[in-house]
Amino acid sequence: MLTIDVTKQLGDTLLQVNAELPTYGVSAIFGRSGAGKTSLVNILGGLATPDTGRVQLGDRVLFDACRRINLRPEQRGTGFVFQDARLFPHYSVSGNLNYGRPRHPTQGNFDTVVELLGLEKLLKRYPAGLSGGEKQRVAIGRALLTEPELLLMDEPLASLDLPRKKELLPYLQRLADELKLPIVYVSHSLDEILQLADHMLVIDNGSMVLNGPLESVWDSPLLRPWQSAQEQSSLLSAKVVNTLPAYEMSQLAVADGAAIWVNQLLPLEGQFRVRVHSNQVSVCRERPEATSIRNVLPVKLAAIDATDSSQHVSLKLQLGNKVVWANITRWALDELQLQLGEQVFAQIKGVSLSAADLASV
Ligand SMILES: Nc1ncnc2c1ncn2[C@@H]1O[C@H](COP(=O)(O)OP(=O)(O)OP(=O)(O)O)[C@@H](O)[C@H]1O
Repeated sequence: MLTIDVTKQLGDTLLQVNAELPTYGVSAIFGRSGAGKTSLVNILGGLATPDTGRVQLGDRVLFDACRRINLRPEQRGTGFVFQDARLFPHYSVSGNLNYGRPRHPTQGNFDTVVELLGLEKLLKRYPAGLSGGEKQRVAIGRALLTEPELLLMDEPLASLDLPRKKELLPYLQRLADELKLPIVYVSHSLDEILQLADHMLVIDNGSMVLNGPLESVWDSPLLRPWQSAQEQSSLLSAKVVNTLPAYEMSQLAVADGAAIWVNQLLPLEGQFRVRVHSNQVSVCRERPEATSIRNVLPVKLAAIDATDSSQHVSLKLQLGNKVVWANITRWALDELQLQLGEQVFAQIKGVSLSAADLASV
Protein backbone atom coordinates (compact mmCIF):
# COMPACT_ATOMS: atom_id res chain seq x y z
CA MET A 1 0.00 0.00 0.00
CA LEU A 2 0.98 3.62 -0.52
CA THR A 3 -0.32 5.28 2.64
CA ILE A 4 -0.88 9.02 2.49
CA ASP A 5 -2.08 10.95 5.50
CA VAL A 6 -1.00 14.57 5.08
CA THR A 7 -2.04 18.19 5.42
CA LYS A 8 -0.42 21.25 3.89
CA GLN A 9 -1.58 24.84 3.79
CA LEU A 10 -1.31 26.12 0.21
CA GLY A 11 -2.16 29.82 0.30
CA ASP A 12 -5.91 29.85 1.00
CA THR A 13 -6.29 26.14 0.24
CA LEU A 14 -5.78 23.47 2.87
CA LEU A 15 -4.61 20.26 1.24
CA GLN A 16 -5.91 17.37 3.32
CA VAL A 17 -5.57 13.81 2.04
CA ASN A 18 -5.91 10.56 3.96
CA ALA A 19 -5.85 7.67 1.53
CA GLU A 20 -4.40 4.29 0.73
CA LEU A 21 -3.42 3.61 -2.87
CA PRO A 22 -2.56 0.14 -4.19
CA THR A 23 1.07 -0.66 -4.99
CA TYR A 24 0.13 -2.07 -8.39
CA GLY A 25 -1.42 -0.58 -11.51
CA VAL A 26 -2.29 3.04 -12.17
CA SER A 27 -3.88 5.26 -9.53
CA ALA A 28 -5.32 8.42 -11.04
CA ILE A 29 -5.47 11.68 -9.11
CA PHE A 30 -8.31 13.70 -10.54
CA GLY A 31 -9.65 17.16 -9.79
CA ARG A 32 -10.21 20.63 -11.18
CA SER A 33 -7.41 23.08 -11.85
CA GLY A 34 -6.09 24.31 -8.51
CA ALA A 35 -7.55 21.36 -6.55
CA GLY A 36 -4.14 20.35 -5.20
CA LYS A 37 -3.15 17.46 -7.50
CA THR A 38 0.37 18.68 -8.30
CA SER A 39 0.96 19.60 -4.66
CA LEU A 40 0.02 16.04 -3.68
CA VAL A 41 2.41 14.34 -6.15
CA ASN A 42 5.14 16.78 -5.16
CA ILE A 43 4.63 15.67 -1.55
CA LEU A 44 4.86 12.00 -2.59
CA GLY A 45 8.09 12.64 -4.50
CA GLY A 46 9.65 14.79 -1.78
CA LEU A 47 9.53 18.02 -3.82
CA ALA A 48 7.21 19.59 -1.22
CA THR A 49 6.99 19.03 2.52
CA PRO A 50 3.64 18.55 4.25
CA ASP A 51 2.86 20.47 7.46
CA THR A 52 1.69 17.32 9.25
CA GLY A 53 1.28 13.61 8.63
CA ARG A 54 2.94 10.61 7.09
CA VAL A 55 3.70 9.03 3.71
CA GLN A 56 4.63 5.36 3.59
CA LEU A 57 5.34 3.12 0.59
CA GLY A 58 5.07 -0.54 1.62
CA ASP A 59 7.14 -0.75 4.77
CA ARG A 60 9.30 2.30 3.89
CA VAL A 61 8.44 5.54 5.66
CA LEU A 62 9.10 8.40 3.22
CA PHE A 63 7.82 11.14 5.48
CA ASP A 64 6.71 11.28 9.10
CA ALA A 65 6.30 14.70 10.70
CA CYS A 66 6.17 13.29 14.26
CA ARG A 67 9.31 11.18 13.80
CA ARG A 68 11.04 13.94 11.82
CA ILE A 69 11.59 11.63 8.84
CA ASN A 70 11.70 13.35 5.47
CA LEU A 71 13.59 11.40 2.79
CA ARG A 72 15.13 13.51 0.05
CA PRO A 73 13.68 13.01 -3.46
CA GLU A 74 16.66 10.90 -4.55
CA GLN A 75 16.29 8.66 -1.46
CA ARG A 76 12.60 7.93 -2.08
CA GLY A 77 12.89 5.67 -5.11
CA THR A 78 10.32 7.70 -7.04
CA GLY A 79 10.53 8.55 -10.73
CA PHE A 80 8.95 11.80 -11.97
CA VAL A 81 7.39 12.67 -15.31
CA PHE A 82 6.14 16.25 -15.62
CA GLN A 83 3.85 18.01 -18.14
CA ASP A 84 6.88 19.22 -20.05
CA ALA A 85 9.62 16.70 -20.76
CA ARG A 86 12.46 18.72 -19.15
CA LEU A 87 15.14 16.93 -21.19
CA PHE A 88 18.77 18.09 -21.20
CA PRO A 89 19.10 19.85 -24.58
CA HIS A 90 22.83 19.20 -24.91
CA TYR A 91 22.49 15.43 -24.35
CA SER A 92 21.33 13.00 -27.01
CA VAL A 93 18.29 10.82 -26.31
CA SER A 94 20.69 8.09 -25.22
CA GLY A 95 22.48 10.55 -22.90
CA ASN A 96 19.19 11.69 -21.42
CA LEU A 97 18.11 8.09 -20.85
CA ASN A 98 21.34 7.24 -19.08
CA TYR A 99 21.12 10.28 -16.80
CA GLY A 100 20.37 9.24 -13.23
CA ARG A 101 20.67 5.49 -13.82
CA PRO A 102 21.84 3.53 -10.79
CA ARG A 103 25.55 2.74 -10.56
CA HIS A 104 24.76 -0.95 -10.97
CA PRO A 105 21.73 -0.98 -13.25
CA THR A 106 19.61 -4.08 -13.78
CA GLN A 107 20.93 -5.92 -16.81
CA GLY A 108 18.76 -5.74 -19.88
CA ASN A 109 16.65 -2.95 -18.40
CA PHE A 110 17.85 -0.33 -20.90
CA ASP A 111 16.84 -2.43 -23.91
CA THR A 112 13.49 -3.32 -22.34
CA VAL A 113 12.61 0.32 -21.66
CA VAL A 114 13.79 1.43 -25.12
CA GLU A 115 11.64 -1.26 -26.72
CA LEU A 116 8.62 -0.57 -24.51
CA LEU A 117 8.63 3.11 -25.46
CA GLY A 118 9.68 2.63 -29.10
CA LEU A 119 12.86 4.70 -28.69
CA GLU A 120 15.23 2.57 -30.80
CA LYS A 121 15.33 4.98 -33.74
CA LEU A 122 15.64 8.10 -31.58
CA LEU A 123 18.69 7.20 -29.50
CA LYS A 124 21.21 9.35 -31.40
CA ARG A 125 18.92 12.36 -31.87
CA TYR A 126 18.80 15.51 -29.72
CA PRO A 127 15.71 16.92 -27.93
CA ALA A 128 15.46 19.96 -30.25
CA GLY A 129 14.64 17.62 -33.16
CA LEU A 130 11.96 15.60 -31.36
CA SER A 131 8.17 16.05 -31.39
CA GLY A 132 6.38 16.74 -28.10
CA GLY A 133 5.20 13.13 -27.88
CA GLU A 134 8.69 11.77 -28.59
CA LYS A 135 10.16 14.04 -25.91
CA GLN A 136 7.63 12.76 -23.39
CA ARG A 137 8.49 9.13 -24.27
CA VAL A 138 12.16 9.92 -23.58
CA ALA A 139 11.22 11.62 -20.28
CA ILE A 140 9.21 8.54 -19.26
CA GLY A 141 12.12 6.27 -20.28
CA ARG A 142 14.56 8.37 -18.27
CA ALA A 143 12.30 8.16 -15.19
CA LEU A 144 11.93 4.37 -15.58
CA LEU A 145 15.67 3.85 -15.99
CA THR A 146 16.31 5.32 -12.55
CA GLU A 147 14.61 2.03 -11.49
CA PRO A 148 12.04 3.66 -9.23
CA GLU A 149 9.68 1.84 -6.87
CA LEU A 150 6.94 4.35 -7.67
CA LEU A 151 6.39 6.36 -10.86
CA LEU A 152 4.77 9.79 -10.47
CA MET A 153 3.28 11.30 -13.62
CA ASP A 154 1.89 14.84 -13.47
CA GLU A 155 -0.38 15.34 -16.50
CA PRO A 156 2.14 13.87 -18.97
CA LEU A 157 -0.23 14.45 -21.91
CA ALA A 158 -1.38 17.96 -20.95
CA SER A 159 1.06 19.91 -23.10
CA LEU A 160 0.44 17.82 -26.22
CA ASP A 161 -2.04 18.46 -29.01
CA LEU A 162 -4.72 15.85 -29.71
CA PRO A 163 -2.83 13.84 -32.37
CA ARG A 164 0.24 13.64 -30.07
CA LYS A 165 -1.95 12.62 -27.14
CA LYS A 166 -3.38 9.81 -29.25
CA GLU A 167 0.13 8.79 -30.26
CA LEU A 168 1.40 8.62 -26.66
CA LEU A 169 -1.61 6.98 -25.01
CA PRO A 170 -0.90 3.44 -26.33
CA TYR A 171 2.63 3.65 -24.87
CA LEU A 172 1.18 4.62 -21.50
CA GLN A 173 -1.28 1.72 -21.78
CA ARG A 174 1.62 -0.66 -22.42
CA LEU A 175 3.48 0.70 -19.40
CA ALA A 176 0.40 0.26 -17.24
CA ASP A 177 -0.08 -3.31 -18.49
CA GLU A 178 3.50 -4.52 -18.52
CA LEU A 179 5.31 -2.78 -15.69
CA LYS A 180 5.11 -4.21 -12.21
CA LEU A 181 5.41 -0.72 -10.85
CA PRO A 182 2.77 1.42 -9.16
CA ILE A 183 2.04 4.59 -11.11
CA VAL A 184 0.39 7.68 -9.65
CA TYR A 185 -1.07 9.57 -12.60
CA VAL A 186 -2.40 13.12 -12.30
CA SER A 187 -5.03 14.04 -14.86
CA HIS A 188 -8.11 16.16 -15.31
CA SER A 189 -9.26 14.04 -18.26
CA LEU A 190 -11.78 11.29 -17.54
CA ASP A 191 -11.06 9.89 -21.04
CA GLU A 192 -7.42 9.34 -20.11
CA ILE A 193 -8.34 7.90 -16.74
CA LEU A 194 -10.77 5.44 -18.32
CA GLN A 195 -8.01 4.17 -20.61
CA LEU A 196 -5.27 3.92 -18.00
CA ALA A 197 -6.34 3.78 -14.38
CA ASP A 198 -7.44 1.01 -12.04
CA HIS A 199 -7.89 3.23 -9.03
CA MET A 200 -8.98 6.85 -8.65
CA LEU A 201 -8.61 9.54 -6.02
CA VAL A 202 -10.63 12.72 -6.45
CA ILE A 203 -9.56 16.00 -4.83
CA ASP A 204 -11.70 19.11 -4.64
CA ASN A 205 -10.40 22.37 -3.24
CA GLY A 206 -7.63 20.54 -1.36
CA SER A 207 -9.84 17.86 0.20
CA MET A 208 -10.11 14.25 -0.85
CA VAL A 209 -13.67 13.59 -2.00
CA LEU A 210 -13.45 10.02 -3.28
CA ASN A 211 -10.86 7.24 -3.30
CA GLY A 212 -11.31 3.67 -4.49
CA PRO A 213 -11.35 1.25 -7.42
CA LEU A 214 -12.14 3.04 -10.68
CA GLU A 215 -15.60 1.55 -11.21
CA SER A 216 -16.88 2.40 -7.76
CA VAL A 217 -15.55 5.97 -7.89
CA TRP A 218 -16.96 6.42 -11.41
CA ASP A 219 -20.35 5.28 -10.20
CA SER A 220 -20.47 7.62 -7.23
CA PRO A 221 -22.99 10.49 -7.37
CA LEU A 222 -20.18 12.62 -5.91
CA LEU A 223 -18.40 12.45 -9.28
CA ARG A 224 -21.40 13.95 -11.12
CA PRO A 225 -20.44 17.60 -10.63
CA TRP A 226 -17.30 16.91 -12.70
CA GLN A 227 -19.25 15.54 -15.64
CA SER A 228 -21.43 17.51 -18.01
CA ALA A 229 -24.72 15.83 -19.04
CA GLN A 230 -22.96 14.60 -22.21
CA GLU A 231 -20.16 13.06 -20.17
CA GLN A 232 -22.30 11.22 -17.63
CA SER A 233 -21.72 7.54 -17.94
CA SER A 234 -21.54 4.17 -16.21
CA LEU A 235 -18.44 2.02 -16.21
CA LEU A 236 -18.84 -1.74 -16.43
CA SER A 237 -16.16 -4.41 -16.41
CA ALA A 238 -16.90 -7.02 -19.03
CA LYS A 239 -15.65 -10.12 -20.80
CA VAL A 240 -16.00 -10.77 -24.52
CA VAL A 241 -18.26 -13.82 -24.85
CA ASN A 242 -19.27 -13.73 -28.50
CA THR A 243 -18.29 -12.05 -31.76
CA LEU A 244 -19.89 -11.52 -35.17
CA PRO A 245 -16.88 -10.90 -37.45
CA ALA A 246 -19.09 -10.27 -40.49
CA TYR A 247 -20.66 -7.29 -38.70
CA GLU A 248 -17.56 -6.36 -36.66
CA MET A 249 -19.57 -6.66 -33.46
CA SER A 250 -18.67 -8.20 -30.10
CA GLN A 251 -20.82 -9.20 -27.18
CA LEU A 252 -19.58 -8.41 -23.69
CA ALA A 253 -20.95 -10.06 -20.55
CA VAL A 254 -21.34 -7.13 -18.17
CA ALA A 255 -23.34 -8.61 -15.29
CA ASP A 256 -24.95 -11.87 -14.18
CA GLY A 257 -26.82 -13.05 -17.25
CA ALA A 258 -26.58 -9.67 -19.01
CA ALA A 259 -24.50 -8.91 -22.08
CA ILE A 260 -24.24 -5.98 -24.48
CA TRP A 261 -23.17 -5.74 -28.12
CA VAL A 262 -20.60 -3.14 -29.14
CA ASN A 263 -19.57 -2.22 -32.67
CA GLN A 264 -15.93 -3.26 -32.29
CA LEU A 265 -14.37 -6.61 -33.13
CA LEU A 266 -12.64 -7.65 -29.91
CA PRO A 267 -10.71 -10.78 -28.94
CA LEU A 268 -12.85 -13.54 -27.43
CA GLU A 269 -12.39 -13.88 -23.66
CA GLY A 270 -10.74 -10.40 -23.57
CA GLN A 271 -11.42 -8.38 -20.42
CA PHE A 272 -12.54 -4.80 -20.94
CA ARG A 273 -14.05 -1.85 -19.18
CA VAL A 274 -16.88 -0.36 -21.15
CA ARG A 275 -18.28 3.13 -20.69
CA VAL A 276 -21.99 3.47 -21.36
CA HIS A 277 -23.05 7.10 -21.87
CA SER A 278 -26.19 7.90 -19.90
CA ASN A 279 -27.57 9.94 -22.82
CA GLN A 280 -27.42 6.80 -24.99
CA VAL A 281 -29.59 4.73 -22.65
CA SER A 282 -33.36 4.86 -22.95
CA VAL A 283 -36.06 2.90 -21.13
CA CYS A 284 -39.25 1.14 -22.22
CA ARG A 285 -42.05 -0.32 -20.15
CA GLU A 286 -42.40 -3.30 -22.46
CA ARG A 287 -39.74 -5.21 -24.35
CA PRO A 288 -39.63 -3.60 -27.79
CA GLU A 289 -40.09 -5.96 -30.72
CA ALA A 290 -38.42 -5.58 -34.11
CA THR A 291 -36.07 -2.82 -33.02
CA SER A 292 -32.78 -1.83 -34.62
CA ILE A 293 -31.30 -1.43 -31.15
CA ARG A 294 -29.21 -4.49 -30.36
CA ASN A 295 -29.15 -4.10 -26.62
CA VAL A 296 -32.44 -4.47 -24.79
CA LEU A 297 -31.80 -5.42 -21.19
CA PRO A 298 -34.24 -6.13 -18.35
CA VAL A 299 -33.34 -3.80 -15.47
CA LYS A 300 -34.86 -2.67 -12.21
CA LEU A 301 -35.48 1.03 -11.56
CA ALA A 302 -33.44 1.67 -8.40
CA ALA A 303 -33.54 5.48 -8.13
CA ILE A 304 -34.70 8.63 -9.89
CA ASP A 305 -32.24 11.47 -9.34
CA ALA A 306 -32.59 15.12 -10.21
CA THR A 307 -29.92 16.57 -12.50
CA ASP A 308 -28.70 20.14 -12.83
CA SER A 309 -31.05 20.50 -15.78
CA SER A 310 -34.74 21.15 -15.15
CA GLN A 311 -35.58 19.10 -18.25
CA HIS A 312 -33.83 15.83 -17.40
CA VAL A 313 -33.65 13.20 -14.68
CA SER A 314 -31.13 10.41 -14.14
CA LEU A 315 -32.47 6.90 -13.71
CA LYS A 316 -30.38 4.42 -11.76
CA LEU A 317 -31.01 1.04 -13.35
CA GLN A 318 -29.97 -2.16 -11.62
CA LEU A 319 -28.61 -4.61 -14.18
CA GLY A 320 -27.92 -7.83 -12.25
CA ASN A 321 -25.22 -6.84 -9.77
CA LYS A 322 -24.22 -3.72 -11.79
CA VAL A 323 -25.68 -0.26 -12.27
CA VAL A 324 -26.38 1.61 -15.50
CA TRP A 325 -27.55 5.23 -15.53
CA ALA A 326 -30.00 6.62 -18.08
CA ASN A 327 -30.76 10.30 -18.72
CA ILE A 328 -34.33 10.86 -19.80
CA THR A 329 -36.59 13.90 -20.01
CA ARG A 330 -39.00 14.79 -17.20
CA TRP A 331 -41.70 14.64 -19.82
CA ALA A 332 -40.91 10.96 -20.54
CA LEU A 333 -40.76 10.24 -16.81
CA ASP A 334 -44.23 11.74 -16.28
CA GLU A 335 -45.72 10.01 -19.29
CA LEU A 336 -44.33 6.56 -18.44
CA GLN A 337 -45.22 6.98 -14.74
CA LEU A 338 -42.22 4.92 -13.73
CA GLN A 339 -42.22 3.54 -10.20
CA LEU A 340 -39.19 2.70 -8.07
CA GLY A 341 -38.49 -1.04 -7.96
CA GLU A 342 -40.31 -1.62 -11.24
CA GLN A 343 -38.80 -3.82 -13.96
CA VAL A 344 -38.26 -1.96 -17.21
CA PHE A 345 -36.11 -2.49 -20.29
CA ALA A 346 -32.99 -0.46 -20.95
CA GLN A 347 -32.01 0.12 -24.56
CA ILE A 348 -28.40 0.91 -25.45
CA LYS A 349 -27.34 1.57 -29.02
CA GLY A 350 -24.39 -0.64 -29.94
CA VAL A 351 -23.08 2.05 -32.27
CA SER A 352 -22.91 4.49 -29.35
CA LEU A 353 -20.03 2.50 -27.85
CA SER A 354 -16.85 3.57 -29.63
CA ALA A 355 -13.20 2.55 -29.18
CA ALA A 356 -12.75 5.46 -26.74
CA ASP A 357 -15.37 3.83 -24.52
CA LEU A 358 -13.47 0.56 -24.25
CA ALA A 359 -10.32 -0.06 -22.28
CA SER A 360 -8.63 -3.41 -21.97
CA VAL A 361 -7.89 -4.47 -18.40
N1 LIG B 1 3.67 27.08 -2.52
C1 LIG B 1 2.44 27.55 -2.58
N2 LIG B 1 2.06 28.66 -1.92
C2 LIG B 1 0.83 29.14 -1.98
N3 LIG B 1 -0.16 28.56 -2.69
C3 LIG B 1 0.15 27.46 -3.37
C4 LIG B 1 1.45 26.89 -3.36
N4 LIG B 1 1.45 25.78 -4.15
C5 LIG B 1 0.20 25.69 -4.61
N5 LIG B 1 -0.59 26.69 -4.15
C6 LIG B 1 -2.01 26.87 -4.43
O1 LIG B 1 -2.65 25.67 -4.03
C7 LIG B 1 -3.67 25.31 -4.94
C8 LIG B 1 -3.39 23.92 -5.51
O2 LIG B 1 -2.34 23.99 -6.46
P1 LIG B 1 -1.89 22.73 -7.34
O3 LIG B 1 -0.88 23.22 -8.33
O4 LIG B 1 -1.51 21.63 -6.45
O5 LIG B 1 -3.26 22.37 -8.06
P2 LIG B 1 -3.54 21.39 -9.29
O6 LIG B 1 -4.76 20.62 -8.93
O7 LIG B 1 -2.33 20.62 -9.63
O8 LIG B 1 -3.86 22.41 -10.44
P3 LIG B 1 -3.60 22.31 -12.05
O9 LIG B 1 -4.48 21.23 -12.56
O10 LIG B 1 -4.01 23.68 -12.53
O11 LIG B 1 -2.14 22.03 -12.25
C9 LIG B 1 -3.72 26.40 -5.97
O12 LIG B 1 -4.71 27.33 -5.58
C10 LIG B 1 -2.33 27.03 -5.90
O13 LIG B 1 -2.37 28.38 -6.28
